[in-house]
Amino acid sequence: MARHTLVIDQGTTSTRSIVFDGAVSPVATAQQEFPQIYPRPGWVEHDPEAIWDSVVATDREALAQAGLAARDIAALGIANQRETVVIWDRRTGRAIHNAIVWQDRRTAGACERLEQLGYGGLIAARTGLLIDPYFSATKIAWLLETVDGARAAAEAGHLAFGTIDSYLLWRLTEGAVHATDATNASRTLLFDIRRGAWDEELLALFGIPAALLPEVRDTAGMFGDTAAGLFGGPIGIRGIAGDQQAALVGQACFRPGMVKSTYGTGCFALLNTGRQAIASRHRLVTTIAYQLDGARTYALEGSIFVAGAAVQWLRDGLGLIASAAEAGALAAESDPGQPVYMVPAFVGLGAPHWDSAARALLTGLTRGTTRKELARAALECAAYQTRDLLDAMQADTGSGWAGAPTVVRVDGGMSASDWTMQFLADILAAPVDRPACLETTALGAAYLAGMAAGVYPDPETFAAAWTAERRFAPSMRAAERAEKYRGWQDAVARTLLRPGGAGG
Ligand SMILES: Nc1ncnc2c1ncn2[C@@H]1O[C@H](COP(=O)(O)OP(=O)(O)O)[C@@H](O)[C@H]1O
Ligand SMILES: O=P(O)(O)OC[C@H](O)CO
Repeated sequence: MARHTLVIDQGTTSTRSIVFDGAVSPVATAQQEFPQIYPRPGWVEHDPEAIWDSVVATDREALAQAGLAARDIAALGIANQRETVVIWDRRTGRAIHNAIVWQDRRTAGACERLEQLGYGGLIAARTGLLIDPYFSATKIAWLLETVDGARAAAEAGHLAFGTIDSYLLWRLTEGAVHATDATNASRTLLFDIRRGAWDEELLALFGIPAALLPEVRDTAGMFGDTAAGLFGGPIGIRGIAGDQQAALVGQACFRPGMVKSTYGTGCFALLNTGRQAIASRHRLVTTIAYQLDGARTYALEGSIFVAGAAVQWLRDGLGLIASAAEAGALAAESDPGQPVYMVPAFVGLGAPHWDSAARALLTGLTRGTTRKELARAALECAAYQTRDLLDAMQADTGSGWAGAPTVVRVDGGMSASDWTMQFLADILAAPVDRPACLETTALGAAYLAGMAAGVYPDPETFAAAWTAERRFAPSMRAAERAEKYRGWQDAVARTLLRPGGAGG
């Protein structure tokens, strides 16, 4: 009996395909980057064909590396960059425009107008989200308004909208299935996360015809079979989740109060809140963590747009370091007497500030400042931003809540930096656990698909097998922690253009 699973981890900058064995361990990995398209400042697009080509190529390569055929694969899982919008023509399968990526800020004006018209409350109550260009709805509206003939074709039922998962599912099944899962739907600004259904009133508000939308399914379950010609035989698609939710699953954060924080280009911290969709009073978002057998588990999420990207800027923008890994060694040699801060608002600030017009700031520079202090500031700002998020989570859940987070499980490229993870534990005053398997996003998608196919164990057994490679315990004195964090808050206050912030 087939016991392996195949995962597509379709991220913002690259696509990875990974084969997992029957023990949920990765055995083969293929990765391909694809072009980032920046038509104007603040705009970010992807070519859906380039994404599709990278998916097919890496799937085939991973299968070949593992020496497996389609019949050896029990299930395929998809984890994807979220919020990114594709609209395609059902008749031809071709996208009507490049995908508009989650980072794209072109709809900031539209968001500002909705905010001023007072729709923030309605949108938060239904979707758990705030009005920000980050989410899908205003991007869909922009495409319908801008691409010639799009609105008429959408109203006639000729067009389909999807986040990347949905687009890939359509392509993998050669147009047989137009569906998504509840986690991806919960990022669109169009989905009522408590009822688990598309919201008619919001569709009307954004001017989006219901005929565009995919059917919303459980996170683990039957999504259809890949077309037989693609991989030499059909493979059942059994799991789909947004990549941050997939990482929550891969980190086995199944109980309320468990939190994971992923440090890639950006940083996304998710706190499992169980069956309760907690409305944030501190500008976090409420989102669906996963939906199994129709039952929804919720999370509070803090989304930060720049974490590892600050290190990339030191490397590629300033040429101060040769590799991302060098930053930690430099930080360790920096002068502790120089309080240099970086507020990495390169594309505005996400949670909990949501100030899309703010721009990055370096504070505390003197003639004595060297690249060592700058490297330290770039790493430290990921930790300070996480503290902002966790403080907001704690304030939202209240000290009496049984599930108050006590340990943070980390993953993503930047979590490889021991220096940064130690500083994170110090600033959070909480232990930070780094798992043995750092491919948590793919692991989560593999687990969901394999569980649905009946080849992987139940969640309790999977959670019991989760192991930390290393625990970072806080060791900084309380007074030093408080002083450093005050310095950060001061630097943020200087960066914000709209303190208390309106979205958009
Ligand atoms: N040793 C390291 N120290 C600090 N940052 C790192 C290190 N290794 C990788 N990074 C950062 O991690 C990011 C890549 O992580 P990854 O999880 O692959 O991101 P994504 O999925 O968003 O593309 C880059 O921004 C890089 O600067
Ligand atoms: O593709 P990543 O890993 O940068 O994740 C992007 C997030 O899903 C955006 O919400």
